[in-house]
Amino acid sequence: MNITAAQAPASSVITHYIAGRPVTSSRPPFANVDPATGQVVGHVHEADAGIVDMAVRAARDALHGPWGRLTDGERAAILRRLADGIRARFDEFVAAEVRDTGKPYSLASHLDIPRGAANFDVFADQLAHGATEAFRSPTPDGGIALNYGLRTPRGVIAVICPWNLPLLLMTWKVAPALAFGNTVVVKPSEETPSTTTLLAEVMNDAGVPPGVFNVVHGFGPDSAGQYLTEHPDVNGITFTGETRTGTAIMKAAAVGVRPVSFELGGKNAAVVFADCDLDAAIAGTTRSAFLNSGQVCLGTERIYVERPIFDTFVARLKQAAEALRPGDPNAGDTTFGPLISKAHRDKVLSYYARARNEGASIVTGGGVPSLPAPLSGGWWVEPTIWTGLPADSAVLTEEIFGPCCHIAPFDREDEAIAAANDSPYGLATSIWTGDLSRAHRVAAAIEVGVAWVNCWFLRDLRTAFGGAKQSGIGREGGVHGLEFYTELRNVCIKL
Ligand SMILES: NC(=O)c1ccc[n+]([C@@H]2O[C@H](COP(=O)([O-])OP(=O)(O)OC[C@H]3O[C@@H](n4cnc5c(N)ncnc54)[C@H](O)[C@@H]3O)[C@@H](O)[C@H]2O)c1
Ligand SMILES: N/C(=C\C=C\C=O)C(=O)O
Repeated sequence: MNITAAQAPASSVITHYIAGRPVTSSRPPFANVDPATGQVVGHVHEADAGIVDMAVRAARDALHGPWGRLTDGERAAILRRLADGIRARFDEFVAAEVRDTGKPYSLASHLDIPRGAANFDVFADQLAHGATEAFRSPTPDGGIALNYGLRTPRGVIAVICPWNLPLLLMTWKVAPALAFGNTVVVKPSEETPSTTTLLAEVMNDAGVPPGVFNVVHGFGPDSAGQYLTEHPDVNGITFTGETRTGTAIMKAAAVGVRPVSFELGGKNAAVVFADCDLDAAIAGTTRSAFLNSGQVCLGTERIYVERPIFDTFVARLKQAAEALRPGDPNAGDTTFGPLISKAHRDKVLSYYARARNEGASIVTGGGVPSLPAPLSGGWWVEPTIWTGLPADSAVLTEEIFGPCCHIAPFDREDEAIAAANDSPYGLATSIWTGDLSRAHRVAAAIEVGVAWVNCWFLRDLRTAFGGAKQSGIGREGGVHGLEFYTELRNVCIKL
Protein backbone atom coordinates (compact mmCIF):
# COMPACT_ATOMS: atom_id res chain seq x y z
CA MET A 1 0.00 0.00 0.00
CA ASN A 2 1.51 3.34 -0.99
CA ILE A 3 0.22 6.72 0.11
CA THR A 4 1.60 10.18 -0.60
CA ALA A 5 4.24 11.79 1.54
CA ALA A 6 1.65 14.15 2.94
CA GLN A 7 0.22 11.29 4.93
CA ALA A 8 3.61 9.81 5.77
CA PRO A 9 5.87 10.94 8.60
CA ALA A 10 9.11 12.46 7.50
CA SER A 11 10.98 9.82 9.48
CA SER A 12 13.09 8.34 6.73
CA VAL A 13 13.44 9.75 3.24
CA ILE A 14 14.83 7.50 0.53
CA THR A 15 16.15 9.19 -2.58
CA HIS A 16 17.59 7.94 -5.84
CA TYR A 17 21.31 7.39 -6.15
CA ILE A 18 22.89 8.51 -9.43
CA ALA A 19 26.57 9.04 -10.34
CA GLY A 20 27.60 8.48 -6.72
CA ARG A 21 25.23 10.91 -5.04
CA PRO A 22 21.65 11.15 -3.70
CA VAL A 23 19.19 12.63 -6.20
CA THR A 24 15.66 13.79 -5.45
CA SER A 25 12.75 13.99 -7.88
CA SER A 26 9.74 16.20 -8.35
CA ARG A 27 6.98 13.56 -8.18
CA PRO A 28 5.25 13.30 -4.74
CA PRO A 29 7.19 10.65 -2.78
CA PHE A 30 5.31 7.47 -1.88
CA ALA A 31 5.16 5.94 1.58
CA ASN A 32 7.12 2.92 2.75
CA VAL A 33 4.97 0.69 4.96
CA ASP A 34 5.99 -1.88 7.57
CA PRO A 35 3.95 -4.99 6.61
CA ALA A 36 4.04 -6.32 10.19
CA THR A 37 2.06 -3.35 11.52
CA GLY A 38 0.69 -1.51 8.48
CA GLN A 39 2.42 1.61 9.79
CA VAL A 40 4.23 4.08 7.55
CA VAL A 41 7.95 4.07 8.32
CA GLY A 42 9.13 6.65 5.80
CA HIS A 43 8.74 7.76 2.25
CA VAL A 44 10.50 7.22 -1.07
CA HIS A 45 11.17 9.46 -4.04
CA GLU A 46 9.60 8.24 -7.29
CA ALA A 47 11.64 8.60 -10.48
CA ASP A 48 10.20 10.16 -13.59
CA ALA A 49 11.54 9.64 -17.11
CA GLY A 50 14.07 12.43 -16.65
CA ILE A 51 15.58 10.84 -13.56
CA VAL A 52 15.81 7.47 -15.30
CA ASP A 53 17.49 9.12 -18.29
CA MET A 54 19.99 10.80 -15.94
CA ALA A 55 20.80 7.40 -14.40
CA VAL A 56 21.27 5.68 -17.76
CA ARG A 57 23.54 8.50 -18.94
CA ALA A 58 25.61 8.19 -15.76
CA ALA A 59 25.94 4.45 -16.35
CA ARG A 60 26.99 5.00 -19.95
CA ASP A 61 29.60 7.59 -18.96
CA ALA A 62 30.98 5.26 -16.29
CA LEU A 63 31.49 2.49 -18.85
CA HIS A 64 33.98 4.71 -20.62
CA GLY A 65 35.65 5.88 -17.40
CA PRO A 66 38.10 4.11 -15.06
CA TRP A 67 35.67 1.17 -14.56
CA GLY A 68 36.13 0.11 -18.19
CA ARG A 69 39.90 0.01 -17.76
CA LEU A 70 40.06 -2.14 -14.61
CA THR A 71 41.54 -5.63 -14.84
CA ASP A 72 39.54 -8.70 -13.79
CA GLY A 73 41.66 -8.88 -10.67
CA GLU A 74 40.92 -5.25 -9.75
CA ARG A 75 37.18 -5.76 -10.26
CA ALA A 76 37.33 -8.98 -8.20
CA ALA A 77 38.98 -7.06 -5.36
CA ILE A 78 36.18 -4.46 -5.48
CA LEU A 79 33.53 -7.21 -5.39
CA ARG A 80 35.14 -8.68 -2.29
CA ARG A 81 35.13 -5.22 -0.68
CA LEU A 82 31.41 -5.00 -1.45
CA ALA A 83 30.78 -8.32 0.30
CA ASP A 84 32.84 -7.11 3.26
CA GLY A 85 31.03 -3.77 3.24
CA ILE A 86 27.64 -5.44 3.61
CA ARG A 87 28.94 -7.63 6.41
CA ALA A 88 30.41 -4.57 8.17
CA ARG A 89 26.91 -3.03 8.23
CA PHE A 90 25.12 -6.32 8.83
CA ASP A 91 22.81 -5.05 11.59
CA GLU A 92 21.71 -2.05 9.51
CA PHE A 93 20.96 -4.26 6.50
CA VAL A 94 19.02 -6.76 8.61
CA ALA A 95 17.01 -4.03 10.32
CA ALA A 96 16.20 -2.38 6.97
CA GLU A 97 15.14 -5.68 5.38
CA VAL A 98 12.96 -6.58 8.37
CA ARG A 99 11.35 -3.14 8.38
CA ASP A 100 10.55 -3.28 4.66
CA THR A 101 9.26 -6.87 4.58
CA GLY A 102 8.10 -7.76 8.10
CA LYS A 103 10.02 -11.03 7.78
CA PRO A 104 11.41 -12.51 11.00
CA TYR A 105 14.83 -11.30 12.09
CA SER A 106 15.93 -14.95 12.15
CA LEU A 107 15.24 -15.23 8.41
CA ALA A 108 16.72 -11.92 7.29
CA SER A 109 19.85 -12.53 9.38
CA HIS A 110 20.38 -16.12 8.20
CA LEU A 111 19.29 -15.92 4.56
CA ASP A 112 18.70 -12.51 3.02
CA ILE A 113 21.70 -10.53 4.19
CA PRO A 114 24.36 -13.29 4.27
CA ARG A 115 23.41 -14.31 0.72
CA GLY A 116 23.30 -10.64 -0.29
CA ALA A 117 27.00 -10.49 0.58
CA ALA A 118 27.95 -14.00 -0.62
CA ASN A 119 26.71 -13.23 -4.12
CA PHE A 120 29.58 -10.79 -4.54
CA ASP A 121 32.13 -13.36 -3.32
CA VAL A 122 31.04 -16.06 -5.76
CA PHE A 123 31.40 -13.78 -8.76
CA ALA A 124 34.74 -12.43 -7.55
CA ASP A 125 35.86 -16.09 -7.52
CA GLN A 126 34.41 -16.56 -10.97
CA LEU A 127 36.62 -13.73 -12.31
CA ALA A 128 39.72 -15.42 -10.93
CA HIS A 129 38.92 -18.72 -12.67
CA GLY A 130 37.03 -17.71 -15.77
CA ALA A 131 38.30 -18.85 -19.18
CA THR A 132 37.20 -18.65 -22.79
CA GLU A 133 37.77 -21.02 -25.74
CA ALA A 134 40.69 -21.10 -28.23
CA PHE A 135 41.41 -23.25 -31.32
CA ARG A 136 44.44 -23.81 -33.52
CA SER A 137 42.66 -24.11 -36.86
CA PRO A 138 44.15 -25.66 -40.03
CA THR A 139 43.62 -23.40 -43.04
CA PRO A 140 42.98 -24.43 -46.68
CA ASP A 141 46.45 -23.23 -47.71
CA GLY A 142 48.01 -25.67 -45.29
CA GLY A 143 48.70 -23.03 -42.70
CA ILE A 144 47.32 -22.42 -39.26
CA ALA A 145 44.95 -19.86 -37.81
CA LEU A 146 44.33 -19.09 -34.15
CA ASN A 147 40.71 -18.67 -33.10
CA TYR A 148 39.95 -17.42 -29.60
CA GLY A 149 36.92 -16.21 -27.68
CA LEU A 150 36.97 -12.66 -26.31
CA ARG A 151 34.35 -11.60 -23.80
CA THR A 152 33.44 -7.92 -23.49
CA PRO A 153 30.85 -6.31 -21.17
CA ARG A 154 27.33 -6.08 -22.58
CA GLY A 155 27.15 -2.42 -21.50
CA VAL A 156 24.45 -0.65 -19.45
CA ILE A 157 22.24 -3.22 -17.72
CA ALA A 158 18.76 -2.50 -16.32
CA VAL A 159 18.14 -4.52 -13.14
CA ILE A 160 14.55 -4.84 -11.88
CA CYS A 161 13.86 -6.81 -8.72
CA PRO A 162 10.91 -8.07 -6.63
CA TRP A 163 10.11 -7.58 -2.94
CA ASN A 164 10.39 -11.07 -1.48
CA LEU A 165 14.17 -11.41 -1.05
CA PRO A 166 15.16 -7.83 -1.79
CA LEU A 167 18.93 -7.69 -1.19
CA LEU A 168 19.58 -11.33 -2.11
CA LEU A 169 17.92 -11.01 -5.50
CA MET A 170 19.39 -7.57 -6.17
CA THR A 171 23.03 -8.61 -5.62
CA TRP A 172 22.38 -11.92 -7.40
CA LYS A 173 22.14 -9.71 -10.51
CA VAL A 174 24.40 -6.77 -9.65
CA ALA A 175 27.37 -8.99 -8.70
CA PRO A 176 27.73 -10.73 -12.09
CA ALA A 177 26.83 -7.53 -13.94
CA LEU A 178 29.69 -5.64 -12.28
CA ALA A 179 32.04 -8.65 -12.24
CA PHE A 180 31.89 -8.85 -16.01
CA GLY A 181 32.52 -5.13 -16.47
CA ASN A 182 29.03 -3.70 -17.01
CA THR A 183 27.42 -0.71 -15.33
CA VAL A 184 23.88 -0.86 -13.95
CA VAL A 185 20.74 1.10 -13.26
CA VAL A 186 18.75 -0.82 -10.68
CA LYS A 187 15.15 -0.48 -9.57
CA PRO A 188 14.22 -2.34 -6.39
CA SER A 189 10.58 -3.10 -5.73
CA GLU A 190 8.49 -0.15 -4.55
CA GLU A 191 7.69 -2.31 -1.52
CA THR A 192 11.32 -2.76 -0.45
CA PRO A 193 13.54 0.24 -1.24
CA SER A 194 15.82 0.27 1.79
CA THR A 195 18.58 -2.33 1.43
CA THR A 196 19.34 -1.39 -2.17
CA THR A 197 19.72 2.20 -1.00
CA LEU A 198 22.12 1.05 1.73
CA LEU A 199 23.99 -0.94 -0.94
CA ALA A 200 24.57 2.32 -2.82
CA GLU A 201 26.43 3.68 0.20
CA VAL A 202 28.50 0.48 0.38
CA MET A 203 29.36 0.91 -3.32
CA ASN A 204 30.74 4.38 -2.59
CA ASP A 205 32.77 3.14 0.37
CA ALA A 206 34.18 0.22 -1.65
CA GLY A 207 35.56 2.58 -4.28
CA VAL A 208 33.13 1.71 -7.07
CA PRO A 209 33.47 4.66 -9.47
CA PRO A 210 30.46 7.02 -9.63
CA GLY A 211 27.91 5.96 -12.24
CA VAL A 212 28.76 2.25 -12.17
CA PHE A 213 25.86 1.53 -9.79
CA ASN A 214 22.77 3.73 -9.95
CA VAL A 215 19.46 3.33 -8.10
CA VAL A 216 16.08 4.69 -9.22
CA HIS A 217 12.96 4.10 -7.15
CA GLY A 218 9.37 3.77 -8.27
CA PHE A 219 6.76 1.44 -9.66
CA GLY A 220 6.31 -0.46 -12.89
CA PRO A 221 3.87 0.95 -15.45
CA ASP A 222 4.12 4.74 -16.03
CA SER A 223 6.95 4.85 -13.54
CA ALA A 224 10.63 4.01 -13.13
CA GLY A 225 10.29 0.38 -14.23
CA GLN A 226 8.67 1.17 -17.55
CA TYR A 227 10.93 4.15 -18.26
CA LEU A 228 14.00 2.01 -17.57
CA THR A 229 13.01 -0.96 -19.74
CA GLU A 230 11.99 1.36 -22.58
CA HIS A 231 15.17 3.48 -22.43
CA PRO A 232 16.96 3.05 -25.80
CA ASP A 233 20.45 3.24 -24.26
CA VAL A 234 19.93 0.17 -22.04
CA ASN A 235 21.78 -2.80 -23.55
CA GLY A 236 20.15 -5.62 -21.59
CA ILE A 237 17.40 -6.15 -19.02
CA THR A 238 17.60 -8.60 -16.14
CA PHE A 239 14.32 -9.01 -14.27
CA THR A 240 12.93 -11.11 -11.47
CA GLY A 241 9.23 -11.02 -10.83
CA GLU A 242 5.86 -12.22 -12.03
CA THR A 243 5.57 -13.96 -15.37
CA ARG A 244 2.99 -11.46 -16.61
CA THR A 245 5.39 -8.61 -15.79
CA GLY A 246 8.07 -10.46 -17.69
CA THR A 247 5.75 -10.49 -20.69
CA ALA A 248 5.39 -6.70 -20.55
CA ILE A 249 9.13 -6.20 -20.12
CA MET A 250 9.91 -8.54 -23.00
CA LYS A 251 7.74 -6.38 -25.26
CA ALA A 252 9.75 -3.32 -24.20
CA ALA A 253 13.02 -5.18 -24.74
CA ALA A 254 11.96 -6.13 -28.26
CA VAL A 255 12.34 -2.49 -29.32
CA GLY A 256 16.05 -2.26 -30.07
CA VAL A 257 16.36 -6.06 -29.78
CA ARG A 258 17.76 -6.05 -26.23
CA PRO A 259 18.48 -9.41 -24.55
CA VAL A 260 16.66 -10.34 -21.36
CA SER A 261 17.46 -12.54 -18.40
CA PHE A 262 14.25 -13.54 -16.59
CA GLU A 263 13.56 -15.28 -13.26
CA LEU A 264 9.78 -15.50 -13.19
CA GLY A 265 6.88 -17.13 -11.40
CA GLY A 266 6.36 -20.72 -10.39
CA LYS A 267 3.81 -23.24 -9.11
CA ASN A 268 6.28 -25.72 -7.74
CA ALA A 269 5.50 -29.34 -6.85
CA ALA A 270 6.95 -31.56 -4.16
CA VAL A 271 6.79 -35.33 -4.79
CA VAL A 272 6.97 -37.44 -1.64
CA PHE A 273 7.43 -41.20 -1.97
CA ALA A 274 6.53 -43.69 0.75
CA ASP A 275 10.16 -44.77 1.08
CA CYS A 276 11.35 -41.26 2.03
CA ASP A 277 12.88 -40.16 5.33
CA LEU A 278 9.59 -38.79 6.62
CA ASP A 279 11.13 -36.52 9.26
CA ALA A 280 13.33 -34.93 6.60
CA ALA A 281 10.43 -34.64 4.17
CA ILE A 282 8.22 -32.94 6.75
CA ALA A 283 10.99 -30.55 7.82
CA GLY A 284 11.91 -29.77 4.21
CA THR A 285 8.33 -29.32 3.03
CA THR A 286 7.46 -27.14 6.01
CA ARG A 287 10.28 -24.83 4.87
CA SER A 288 9.37 -25.01 1.19
CA ALA A 289 5.70 -24.28 1.84
CA PHE A 290 5.92 -21.68 4.61
CA LEU A 291 9.37 -20.02 4.59
CA ASN A 292 9.10 -16.23 4.15
CA SER A 293 5.33 -16.73 4.51
CA GLY A 294 5.30 -18.66 1.25
CA GLN A 295 6.75 -15.67 -0.61
CA VAL A 296 9.58 -17.60 -2.23
CA CYS A 297 9.46 -18.32 -5.96
CA LEU A 298 11.02 -21.74 -5.32
CA GLY A 299 8.40 -22.56 -2.71
CA THR A 300 6.02 -25.53 -2.79
CA GLU A 301 2.29 -24.90 -3.39
CA ARG A 302 1.52 -28.42 -4.71
CA ILE A 303 2.46 -31.55 -2.77
CA TYR A 304 1.95 -35.09 -4.13
CA VAL A 305 2.32 -37.86 -1.55
CA GLU A 306 2.39 -41.60 -2.23
CA ARG A 307 -0.85 -43.01 -0.80
CA PRO A 308 0.55 -45.33 1.92
CA ILE A 309 1.93 -42.34 3.85
CA PHE A 310 -0.64 -39.72 2.77
CA ASP A 311 -2.64 -39.51 6.01
CA THR A 312 0.49 -39.49 8.16
CA PHE A 313 2.12 -36.84 6.00
CA VAL A 314 -0.96 -34.57 6.13
CA ALA A 315 -1.17 -34.91 9.92
CA ARG A 316 2.55 -34.20 10.38
CA LEU A 317 2.56 -31.16 8.06
CA LYS A 318 -0.54 -29.82 9.86
CA GLN A 319 1.31 -30.12 13.14
CA ALA A 320 4.37 -28.31 11.71
CA ALA A 321 2.25 -25.51 10.22
CA GLU A 322 0.43 -24.97 13.50
CA ALA A 323 3.77 -24.74 15.33
CA LEU A 324 4.81 -21.68 13.27
CA ARG A 325 4.81 -18.57 15.43
CA PRO A 326 3.67 -15.23 13.94
CA GLY A 327 4.76 -12.19 15.92
CA ASP A 328 7.02 -9.18 16.22
CA PRO A 329 9.62 -9.75 13.47
CA ASN A 330 12.40 -8.72 15.84
CA ALA A 331 11.38 -11.12 18.60
CA GLY A 332 13.69 -14.12 18.85
CA ASP A 333 10.88 -16.71 18.89
CA THR A 334 9.03 -15.35 15.84
CA THR A 335 9.18 -17.84 12.97
CA PHE A 336 6.42 -16.52 10.71
CA GLY A 337 5.90 -13.09 9.19
CA PRO A 338 3.21 -11.14 7.34
CA LEU A 339 2.64 -10.81 3.63
CA ILE A 340 4.27 -7.85 1.92
CA SER A 341 1.24 -5.64 1.38
CA LYS A 342 -2.51 -5.28 1.81
CA ALA A 343 -2.95 -5.90 -1.91
CA HIS A 344 -0.96 -9.13 -1.77
CA ARG A 345 -2.80 -10.27 1.36
CA ASP A 346 -6.12 -9.61 -0.39
CA LYS A 347 -4.87 -11.70 -3.32
CA VAL A 348 -3.87 -14.61 -1.06
CA LEU A 349 -7.12 -14.41 0.92
CA SER A 350 -9.05 -14.51 -2.38
CA TYR A 351 -7.50 -17.94 -3.02
CA TYR A 352 -8.33 -18.99 0.55
CA ALA A 353 -11.95 -18.09 -0.19
CA ARG A 354 -11.82 -19.84 -3.56
CA ALA A 355 -10.54 -23.05 -2.00
CA ARG A 356 -13.32 -22.89 0.60
CA ASN A 357 -15.96 -22.25 -2.05
CA GLU A 358 -14.68 -25.11 -4.18
CA GLY A 359 -15.14 -27.49 -1.27
CA ALA A 360 -11.54 -28.03 -0.24
CA SER A 361 -10.89 -29.85 2.98
CA ILE A 362 -9.14 -27.20 5.10
CA VAL A 363 -6.57 -29.16 7.09
CA THR A 364 -5.39 -26.04 8.90
CA GLY A 365 -5.58 -22.24 8.52
CA GLY A 366 -7.66 -20.56 5.86
CA GLY A 367 -7.99 -17.22 7.57
CA VAL A 368 -6.28 -14.39 9.41
CA PRO A 369 -4.58 -14.85 12.81
CA SER A 370 -5.69 -12.57 15.62
CA LEU A 371 -2.65 -10.68 16.87
CA PRO A 372 -2.29 -7.89 19.44
CA ALA A 373 -1.64 -4.27 18.42
CA PRO A 374 0.41 -3.02 16.69
CA LEU A 375 0.64 -6.33 14.75
CA SER A 376 -3.14 -6.34 14.33
CA GLY A 377 -2.58 -3.62 11.72
CA GLY A 378 -0.26 -5.83 9.64
CA TRP A 379 -0.95 -7.97 6.58
CA TRP A 380 -1.10 -11.38 8.25
CA VAL A 381 -2.66 -14.64 7.07
CA GLU A 382 -2.65 -18.12 8.60
CA PRO A 383 -0.41 -20.87 7.21
CA THR A 384 -2.88 -23.03 5.33
CA ILE A 385 -3.09 -26.61 4.04
CA TRP A 386 -5.80 -28.00 1.78
CA THR A 387 -6.69 -31.40 0.39
CA GLY A 388 -9.46 -32.65 -1.86
CA LEU A 389 -9.42 -30.06 -4.68
CA PRO A 390 -9.55 -31.08 -8.37
CA ALA A 391 -6.32 -30.77 -10.38
CA ASP A 392 -7.80 -27.95 -12.51
CA SER A 393 -8.67 -25.77 -9.52
CA ALA A 394 -7.13 -22.29 -9.67
CA VAL A 395 -5.61 -23.03 -6.28
CA LEU A 396 -3.56 -25.79 -7.94
CA THR A 397 -2.78 -24.03 -11.23
CA GLU A 398 -2.20 -20.35 -10.40
CA GLU A 399 0.74 -18.97 -8.41
CA ILE A 400 -0.60 -17.75 -5.04
CA PHE A 401 2.77 -16.77 -3.49
CA GLY A 402 1.49 -17.22 0.07
CA PRO A 403 1.88 -19.64 3.02
CA CYS A 404 -0.41 -22.29 1.59
CA CYS A 405 -0.21 -25.64 -0.13
CA HIS A 406 -2.47 -28.42 -1.40
CA ILE A 407 -1.68 -32.08 -0.75
CA ALA A 408 -2.92 -34.84 -3.07
CA PRO A 409 -2.23 -38.62 -3.00
CA PHE A 410 -0.77 -40.63 -5.86
CA ASP A 411 -0.29 -44.35 -6.50
CA ARG A 412 2.30 -44.55 -9.29
CA GLU A 413 5.53 -42.70 -10.09
CA ASP A 414 4.43 -41.79 -13.62
CA GLU A 415 1.19 -40.34 -12.21
CA ALA A 416 3.16 -38.09 -9.84
CA ILE A 417 5.50 -36.93 -12.61
CA ALA A 418 2.56 -36.13 -14.90
CA ALA A 419 0.87 -34.15 -12.12
CA ALA A 420 4.05 -32.21 -11.33
CA ASN A 421 4.53 -31.36 -15.02
CA ASP A 422 0.90 -30.31 -15.49
CA SER A 423 1.72 -26.59 -15.22
CA PRO A 424 2.75 -23.73 -17.53
CA TYR A 425 5.49 -23.04 -15.00
CA GLY A 426 8.73 -24.96 -14.61
CA LEU A 427 10.85 -23.35 -11.92
CA ALA A 428 11.67 -25.88 -9.18
CA THR A 429 10.72 -29.21 -7.64
CA SER A 430 11.65 -31.19 -4.54
CA ILE A 431 11.65 -34.99 -4.58
CA TRP A 432 11.71 -37.05 -1.37
CA THR A 433 12.70 -40.71 -1.72
CA GLY A 434 15.17 -43.25 -0.35
CA ASP A 435 15.60 -44.87 -3.77
CA LEU A 436 18.66 -43.41 -5.51
CA SER A 437 17.73 -44.66 -8.98
CA ARG A 438 14.24 -43.25 -8.61
CA ALA A 439 15.69 -39.91 -7.44
CA HIS A 440 17.71 -39.53 -10.64
CA ARG A 441 14.88 -40.82 -12.82
CA VAL A 442 12.24 -38.48 -11.43
CA ALA A 443 14.59 -35.46 -11.36
CA ALA A 444 15.22 -36.04 -15.05
CA ALA A 445 11.50 -36.28 -15.80
CA ILE A 446 10.13 -33.21 -14.03
CA GLU A 447 10.38 -30.18 -16.37
CA VAL A 448 11.99 -27.54 -14.17
CA GLY A 449 15.15 -25.46 -13.92
CA VAL A 450 16.07 -26.63 -10.42
CA ALA A 451 15.38 -30.11 -8.95
CA TRP A 452 16.18 -30.81 -5.30
CA VAL A 453 16.29 -34.38 -3.94
CA ASN A 454 15.84 -34.91 -0.19
CA CYS A 455 16.47 -31.20 0.35
CA TRP A 456 15.13 -27.76 -0.66
CA PHE A 457 16.72 -24.41 -1.40
CA LEU A 458 20.19 -25.89 -0.88
CA ARG A 459 22.35 -23.66 -3.04
CA ASP A 460 25.79 -23.85 -4.61
CA LEU A 461 26.06 -20.45 -6.27
CA ARG A 462 28.22 -21.83 -9.08
CA THR A 463 25.35 -23.96 -10.40
CA ALA A 464 22.86 -23.01 -13.09
CA PHE A 465 19.83 -21.25 -11.62
CA GLY A 466 16.69 -20.38 -13.53
CA GLY A 467 13.31 -21.50 -14.76
CA ALA A 468 11.96 -23.56 -17.64
CA LYS A 469 8.71 -22.94 -19.53
CA GLN A 470 7.03 -19.70 -18.28
CA SER A 471 9.29 -19.54 -15.22
CA GLY A 472 12.19 -17.81 -16.89
CA ILE A 473 14.64 -17.18 -19.69
CA GLY A 474 18.33 -17.88 -19.23
CA ARG A 475 20.37 -19.04 -16.28
CA GLU A 476 22.21 -17.14 -13.53
CA GLY A 477 24.98 -18.44 -11.31
CA GLY A 478 28.66 -19.27 -11.86
CA VAL A 479 29.65 -19.21 -15.51
CA HIS A 480 26.03 -19.25 -16.61
CA GLY A 481 25.58 -15.51 -16.21
CA LEU A 482 28.33 -14.92 -18.77
CA GLU A 483 25.95 -15.47 -21.68
CA PHE A 484 23.76 -12.56 -20.62
CA TYR A 485 26.28 -10.22 -18.98
CA THR A 486 28.92 -10.39 -21.75
CA GLU A 487 29.18 -10.37 -25.52
CA LEU A 488 31.36 -13.22 -26.81
CA ARG A 489 33.43 -12.30 -29.89
CA ASN A 490 35.50 -14.78 -31.89
CA VAL A 491 38.86 -13.49 -33.07
CA CYS A 492 40.49 -15.41 -35.94
CA ILE A 493 44.17 -14.67 -36.67
CA LYS A 494 45.96 -16.16 -39.71
CA LEU A 495 49.42 -17.17 -38.43
N1 LIG B 1 12.21 -17.01 -10.50
C1 LIG B 1 12.75 -16.38 -9.48
O1 LIG B 1 13.95 -16.53 -9.17
C2 LIG B 1 11.90 -15.45 -8.67
C3 LIG B 1 12.45 -14.94 -7.49
C4 LIG B 1 11.64 -14.10 -6.69
C5 LIG B 1 10.35 -13.75 -7.09
N2 LIG B 1 9.87 -14.25 -8.27
C6 LIG B 1 8.49 -13.92 -8.67
O2 LIG B 1 8.22 -12.52 -8.39
C7 LIG B 1 6.83 -12.37 -8.08
C8 LIG B 1 6.65 -11.60 -6.80
O3 LIG B 1 7.39 -10.39 -6.89
P1 LIG B 1 6.66 -9.03 -7.32
O4 LIG B 1 5.24 -9.03 -6.87
O5 LIG B 1 7.55 -7.90 -6.93
O6 LIG B 1 6.68 -9.14 -8.91
P2 LIG B 1 6.20 -8.00 -9.93
O7 LIG B 1 6.37 -8.58 -11.27
O8 LIG B 1 4.90 -7.42 -9.55
O9 LIG B 1 7.29 -6.80 -9.73
C9 LIG B 1 8.66 -7.07 -9.82
C10 LIG B 1 9.39 -5.77 -10.15
O10 LIG B 1 8.99 -5.37 -11.46
C11 LIG B 1 8.58 -4.02 -11.46
N3 LIG B 1 7.59 -3.87 -12.53
C12 LIG B 1 6.27 -4.17 -12.47
N4 LIG B 1 5.68 -3.95 -13.66
C13 LIG B 1 6.66 -3.50 -14.50
C14 LIG B 1 6.70 -3.07 -15.87
N5 LIG B 1 5.60 -3.07 -16.63
N6 LIG B 1 7.89 -2.64 -16.40
C15 LIG B 1 9.00 -2.64 -15.64
N7 LIG B 1 9.03 -3.02 -14.33
C16 LIG B 1 7.87 -3.45 -13.78
C17 LIG B 1 8.06 -3.80 -10.07
O11 LIG B 1 8.05 -2.43 -9.73
C18 LIG B 1 9.06 -4.60 -9.24
O12 LIG B 1 10.23 -3.84 -9.01
C19 LIG B 1 6.28 -13.79 -7.97
O13 LIG B 1 5.62 -14.14 -9.17
C20 LIG B 1 7.51 -14.66 -7.81
O14 LIG B 1 7.33 -15.97 -8.30
C21 LIG B 1 10.60 -15.10 -9.06
N1 LIG C 1 17.72 -16.54 -7.07
C1 LIG C 1 17.73 -17.26 -5.93
C2 LIG C 1 16.60 -17.48 -5.17
C3 LIG C 1 15.32 -17.07 -5.58
C4 LIG C 1 14.27 -17.14 -4.73
C5 LIG C 1 12.98 -16.74 -5.11
O1 LIG C 1 12.11 -16.28 -4.35
C6 LIG C 1 19.02 -17.84 -5.46
O2 LIG C 1 19.03 -18.59 -4.47
O3 LIG C 1 20.04 -17.52 -6.12
